[in-house]
Amino acid sequence: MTKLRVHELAKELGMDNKELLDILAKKKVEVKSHMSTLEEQVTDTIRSEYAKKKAENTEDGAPKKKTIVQVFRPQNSKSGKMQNGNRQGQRPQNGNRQGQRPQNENRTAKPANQGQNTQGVAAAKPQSNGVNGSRPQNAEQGQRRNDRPQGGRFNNNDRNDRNDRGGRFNNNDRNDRNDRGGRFNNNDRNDRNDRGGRFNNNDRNDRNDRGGRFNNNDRNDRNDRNDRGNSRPQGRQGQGRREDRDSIPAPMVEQQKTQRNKAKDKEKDYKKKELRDGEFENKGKKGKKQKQVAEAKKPQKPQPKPVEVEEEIKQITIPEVLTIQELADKMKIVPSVIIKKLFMQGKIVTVNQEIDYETAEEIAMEFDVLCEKEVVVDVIEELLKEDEEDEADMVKRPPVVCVMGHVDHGKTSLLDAIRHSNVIDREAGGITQHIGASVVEVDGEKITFLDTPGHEAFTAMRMRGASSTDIAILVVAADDGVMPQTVEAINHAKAAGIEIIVAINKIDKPSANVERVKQELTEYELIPEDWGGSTIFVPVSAHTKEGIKELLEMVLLTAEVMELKANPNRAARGLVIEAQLDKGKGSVATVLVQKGTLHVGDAIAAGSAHGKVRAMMDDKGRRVKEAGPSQPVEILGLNDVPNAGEVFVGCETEKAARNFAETFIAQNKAKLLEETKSKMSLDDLFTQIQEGNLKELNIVVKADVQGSVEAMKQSLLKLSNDEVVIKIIHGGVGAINESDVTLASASNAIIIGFNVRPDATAKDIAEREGVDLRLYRVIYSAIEDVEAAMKGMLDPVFEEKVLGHAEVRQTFKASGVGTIAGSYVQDGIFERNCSVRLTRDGIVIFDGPLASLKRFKDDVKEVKAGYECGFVFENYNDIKEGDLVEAYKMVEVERK
Ligand SMILES: Nc1nc2c(ncn2[C@@H]2O[C@H](COP(=O)(O)OP(=O)(O)OP(=O)(O)O)[C@@H](O)[C@H]2O)c(=O)[nH]1
Repeated sequence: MTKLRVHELAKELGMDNKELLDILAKKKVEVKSHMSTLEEQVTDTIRSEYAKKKAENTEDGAPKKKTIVQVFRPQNSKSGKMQNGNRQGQRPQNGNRQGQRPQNENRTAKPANQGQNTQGVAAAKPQSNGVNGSRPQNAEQGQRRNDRPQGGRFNNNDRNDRNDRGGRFNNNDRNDRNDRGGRFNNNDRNDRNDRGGRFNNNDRNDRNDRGGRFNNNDRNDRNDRNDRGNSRPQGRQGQGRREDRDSIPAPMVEQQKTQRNKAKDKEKDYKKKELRDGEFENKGKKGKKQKQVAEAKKPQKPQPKPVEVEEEIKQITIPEVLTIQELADKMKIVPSVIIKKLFMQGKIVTVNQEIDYETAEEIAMEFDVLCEKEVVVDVIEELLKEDEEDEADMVKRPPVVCVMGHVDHGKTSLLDAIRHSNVIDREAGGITQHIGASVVEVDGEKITFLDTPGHEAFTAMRMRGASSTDIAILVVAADDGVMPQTVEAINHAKAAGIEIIVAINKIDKPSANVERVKQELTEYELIPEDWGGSTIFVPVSAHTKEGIKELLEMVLLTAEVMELKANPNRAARGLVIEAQLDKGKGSVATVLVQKGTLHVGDAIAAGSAHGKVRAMMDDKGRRVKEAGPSQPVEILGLNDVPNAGEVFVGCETEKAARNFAETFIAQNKAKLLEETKSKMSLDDLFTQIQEGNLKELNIVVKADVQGSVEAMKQSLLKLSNDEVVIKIIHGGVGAINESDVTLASASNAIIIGFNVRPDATAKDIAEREGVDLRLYRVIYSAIEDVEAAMKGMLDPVFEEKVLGHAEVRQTFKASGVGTIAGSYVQDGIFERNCSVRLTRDGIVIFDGPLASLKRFKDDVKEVKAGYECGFVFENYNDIKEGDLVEAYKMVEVERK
């Protein structure tokens, strides 16, 4: 055993160095300072004496306080060196604060005797406490404890209570240490725990023991020590609780502190535990451990974060179209990772490349991220949303009817016959081009007719959301039967859920075959009633007016069955049927009121246009003050030309109308951007690449009325094929102006004007910029021209054109040139850059370019039939006399 120093012994005995120095002085033991070493004999004597004194002291309890307070602080500092911050902090407290500690470190420890740990701790603590500063406390109880045999205690650890321990401590002197030694030898883990306790509190005296212990413990002890940290308190608590509570005021300070820090401590302890478990597994070396623990504390907080974040990005919400950068941002990764991944898959993308949802989803899946499509709220749809109306407010309204059918089957004539008016004469080219509406009265009941133009293009016109018509009259010429546009009309009507009434027209014609038409229509599920079906068929003649009345009656009957109703007493709402810009009147819009009543002076909004109804005219051109459900009226007062098919809504104030229009404009802009974006999608790009050189024909359409713009757009878009895609980059009403031309110029587009002319500036710019500007009065011509233009754009079709034939008569070899075939041109002509086909016995042995064509020594442009010449074939020298040479070239031929 090593000799103890004064301060070590003082500590062990729980007294001041000075106190011990005094004692030593009294005993005439010469020591210079608290660092002086003491003979074992002296230490033993003092120990035994002090123990006795302590025992006596505990009776009056007075010295305790002082001792404890003094002892604790040095302990703290010491333990601080040996342990990690937290533990240090706690340990010392433990000594005093037993009561609280347990809470922090180990709740299970509260009961005095708790399983093994407690036992172990009990066994160990006492020592440590005995040796260390806790002693005083123990000493307090010591009397009781003292009675108990230590050995017994150790052997029967479980039951030993704190008193025992305390006793032990009190009695402990060196033997104690010996005991400990023995204990340690016998104890395994628990001992280590105990040791830990000791270490924390120990001063040098313990080092002997510790030495042994350390040797044994080595690295493993680290963990144990940590455990010790936990277990010790248990023991201590047990030990100290009563003692402290009873007698020591000082710990109260600590207690308060502890309470304040309770939460923190708890947290720290848990963290520490976690860390320790993880860390110590990997760490073996003593020196590093403390650092590691300390370091581990820092990263501990951020540690759980990344885990959470990962979970968060497991699902992302992305829009329909986004860039690689945006996707990467959403996925919280750097875009280069995505780019790399796609590159590995053979796809070359850039950060700003836009991809569609599906592609983005595929990419995200590769990174184990789930995608969800962003729900795009259609603000306009939301604005236009309406609640169900009360049935009680509804009154009967006239049916809205449209006339559909194949070209020239007599739609206009029929409508004309119905209206008793002659519309047909007013139309350029004899084709219905405008959408209008009219109201006819039959037996006191009204029917509203929408003029649906017969041309295919017009059938594609769509209304926003709501269907404009209730009943469709399908006109089929009795002499012509079902034609492509008849089928298209049927499909349109069916898709819109419109009732179909078939009007078999031209029955006055001798070639009329009503039954054939009926028969043909059965294929499209239009079965006449007399054949057991449910479709009304009315044979009519627009010319003779035969069947017109029946047709109208059938319309009314169908309408009655449909129970068409609307509430006239509410703000008006309906559809824009047609709109145009009039020089004198400004924006003129034909609207169909569907619900409510529209009055002059009402504020309305229709798409991008808004305003106050200045004046209203009915279908006969009469001024009206109001228009109820199913009534078409022409209105003046809008600030802009709305699109045909747009919903118009009556607003309470002009401001509300303006807001509506502004919202519409804003959304449309966004939509346009989105559309433009999506066209540049990755998906598209790949398709384009796959398809080869995909070409786009950009077109700007300007027309006199919105309906024609729409018609033109639809017709032109249909011309798109695999090789050329038609893109209507702009469509509008009015004269072709400067901005149309600049737009066309910038996007390499052609301008098609329908019933409009360019203004002077536009004309100049178009000429200067070389913009192709075409003006038409008939839609057909425009479409024909575009078709032709498209043919010009299409890749030319090449055909082989045989130029002539020659026979090889002789061959020559020329160095640096190869074999020259001296030939005779039998027919046609041989041109310098033509291709040749060399045949021998009917088998083609060479097919390729003619490298050189010579007459004697000179290169010539061509050699005609009847002349001799020399051929050199490119990279081919196996030429024999008698071989036949065919000259040909590929020429571009016009597409059919
Ligand atoms: N004999 C006879 N001819 C008719 C009848 N109805 C129309 N036609 C003729 O058929 C041709 C086409 O009539 P339209 O009314 O212009 O036909 P549409 O379907 O409106 O034609 P688009 O406007 O071009 O779609 C005209 O020459 C009419 O005179 C009819 O009942 N009997």
